[in-house]
Amino acid sequence: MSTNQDQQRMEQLIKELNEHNYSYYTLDAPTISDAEYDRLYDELVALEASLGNVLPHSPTQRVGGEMLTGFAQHKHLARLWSLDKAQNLEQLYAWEAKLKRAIQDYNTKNPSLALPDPTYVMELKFDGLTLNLTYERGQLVQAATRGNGTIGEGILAQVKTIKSIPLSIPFTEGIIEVQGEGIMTLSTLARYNETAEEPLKNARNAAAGALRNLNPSVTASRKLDAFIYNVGYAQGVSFADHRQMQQFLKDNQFKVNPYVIYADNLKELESELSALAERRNELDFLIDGAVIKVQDMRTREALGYTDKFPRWAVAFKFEAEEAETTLLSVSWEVGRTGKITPVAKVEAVELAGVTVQNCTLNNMGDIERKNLKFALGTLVAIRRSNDVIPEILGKVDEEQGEEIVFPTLCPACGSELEQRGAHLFCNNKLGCEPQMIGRITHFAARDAMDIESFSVMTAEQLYHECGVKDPADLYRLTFDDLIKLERFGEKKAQKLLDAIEKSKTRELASFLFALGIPNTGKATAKTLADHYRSLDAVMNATVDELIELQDIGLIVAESIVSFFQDDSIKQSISEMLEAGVAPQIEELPTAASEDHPLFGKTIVITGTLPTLGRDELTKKLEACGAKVTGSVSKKTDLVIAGEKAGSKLTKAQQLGIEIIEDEAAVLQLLDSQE
Ligand SMILES: NC(=O)c1ccc[n+]([C@@H]2O[C@H](COP(=O)([O-])OP(=O)(O)OC[C@H]3O[C@@H](n4cnc5c(N)ncnc54)[C@H](O)[C@@H]3O)[C@@H](O)[C@H]2O)c1
Ligand SMILES: [Zn+2]
Repeated sequence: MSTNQDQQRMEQLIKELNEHNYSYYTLDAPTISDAEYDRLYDELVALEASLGNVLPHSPTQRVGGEMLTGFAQHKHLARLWSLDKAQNLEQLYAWEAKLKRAIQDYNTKNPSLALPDPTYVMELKFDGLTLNLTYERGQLVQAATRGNGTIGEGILAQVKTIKSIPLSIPFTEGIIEVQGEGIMTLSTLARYNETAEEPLKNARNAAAGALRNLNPSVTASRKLDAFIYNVGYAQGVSFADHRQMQQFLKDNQFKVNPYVIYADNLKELESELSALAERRNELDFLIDGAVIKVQDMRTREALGYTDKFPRWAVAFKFEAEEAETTLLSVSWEVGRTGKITPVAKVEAVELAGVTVQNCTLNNMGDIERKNLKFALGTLVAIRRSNDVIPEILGKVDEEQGEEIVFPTLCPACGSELEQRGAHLFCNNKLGCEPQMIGRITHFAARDAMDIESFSVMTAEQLYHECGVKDPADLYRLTFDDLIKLERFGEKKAQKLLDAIEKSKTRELASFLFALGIPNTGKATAKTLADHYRSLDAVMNATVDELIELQDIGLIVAESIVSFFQDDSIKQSISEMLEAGVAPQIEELPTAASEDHPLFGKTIVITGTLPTLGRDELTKKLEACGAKVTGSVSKKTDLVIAGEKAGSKLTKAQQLGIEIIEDEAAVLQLLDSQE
């Protein structure tokens, strides 16, 4: 290539990579795999080196991406960095050679302060969202994303939903900032997806998206976790080496992952690295490699940082799990909401210890973008990145195959499809089998009506044999209907009937979620139930009213209103009510245990707590047998004070009443009931 072409390619790569950074860091919705990204990135690094020219807007010169508006900005007390990377042992040793040269240079210039030969520590490289936590005199006062390394997004309320992050720590001498990774475990993701409106494909994006959601209750619903691995800024404490820093983290009750390996040289780590690569799929969280760091802190300080990463650490990235196979067919599946998704069948192939036969293709746009429109019967590359289902990367060679034909009619019911964005939809809600079966299955799911032992298979059987086409039909089933079914004995039939009967008194929030209102997940259903406290009221809510509620925007509000205007929905609901379905307003459990420490206590809540809403907290306290009152008096046993607590707090202090200002402590107290 001529220099001119190189120059053009370089600019092209910068443009592309910056777009990918935006999708990945800002939107938490990458459109290419990490390995594809890394390939482009490496190409850019090589070009910049060969041209001896680095443009100022190059992604190689900066950390992270643009920040979202809506969050307060937090200036990190010490900068946060990206990591240099090695993809194989050769690159790892090349990194070490650089490191040793830098140490030598330093020692020549500072003979009296000579640095020791490097020894290493190896940790997991968690694939989640970087968190920077600020503790002031022992209290968690801020939590932020990495952002551009200097300034991040303040996400304190979101981070406080992570139960393993301490809200206060024993170290109270000064200000510290610690870094870790917010993650979603794979088992939590799987459980979440069982009933999710929109299943999440990848735990990294699920965690990042949840933490950067303006609504902390959405974050809470994802049940995130975090591993802490670094003290970035410390006042009043210092460490000689990594071991001491780790000990400090543990002493302060941070969740430190037990996988930490100390080694005198890289050779010792070689077998660890290959063992880890083998084992990575057994972990319950995503990692994309290991991080190797120099143990000695003085060496870290002396060597410092490039524009982008520390010179004393390197990420060892695992080899991609890729394979080649033949694309056999693409089928189009209809989801509960009518969305049509392409699913690719490939010739069975081993990939990272599992046999792969199905791959995702996401949507029509994805097929076009990957140049797969004419790929049937040809060889394609597939990869298991950190996603649940492997994806097709593209064709292996230029060979033309058969065309993947985009459907115009629903593959299930034959209705005309409608294109919305990159997706196709079947609008035949009441006559399209997979949609109906999907709706019934969703209705019965655990987080919805919780009809025990109900599965997709049950829904299919009932649909075909008993004419159950709508959730309301479930409430018409009789023992005689069920006993006729294959694999149904008396016991099983009765059990299902009992479970259906029991579902009649589910709480309103679960019932609303069960209905499958578009764009309305569990959290929104709960908001509706808590606010309106009756089904009728929710059904009659107007858009203007709804958008006043926390976290309900115009799209969701309109979805809700038009859902309840639909005659078939109204019909279905009225049939259910007639059959005895009576959604409950979350009542307080009648028998609170007298052993509970809060039983019989008179409590006042003042100010705002980070995640617990006042209504919610009141309910929880009352459920423990406490009485929640509005004003502080001598009869008050306890005051729970959040931010902006005013005169009530002062009064409580004057009267010497016990005060709790820490949400974690409140939660702990509530929890002591089990
Ligand atoms: N698919 C895409 O479109 C896309 C776009 C941009 C970036 N990416 C991916 O992100 C990578 C680069 O991003 P980056 O700069 O965010 O991350 P990085 O790979 O440079 O690693 C730095 C991060 O590693 C994390 N980390 C996890 N465990 C750690 C530990 N034990 N010690 C220290 N740090 C630890 C930290 O959060 C730190 O911020 C790329 O290589 C690519 O794989 C993908
Ligand atoms: Zn259809």
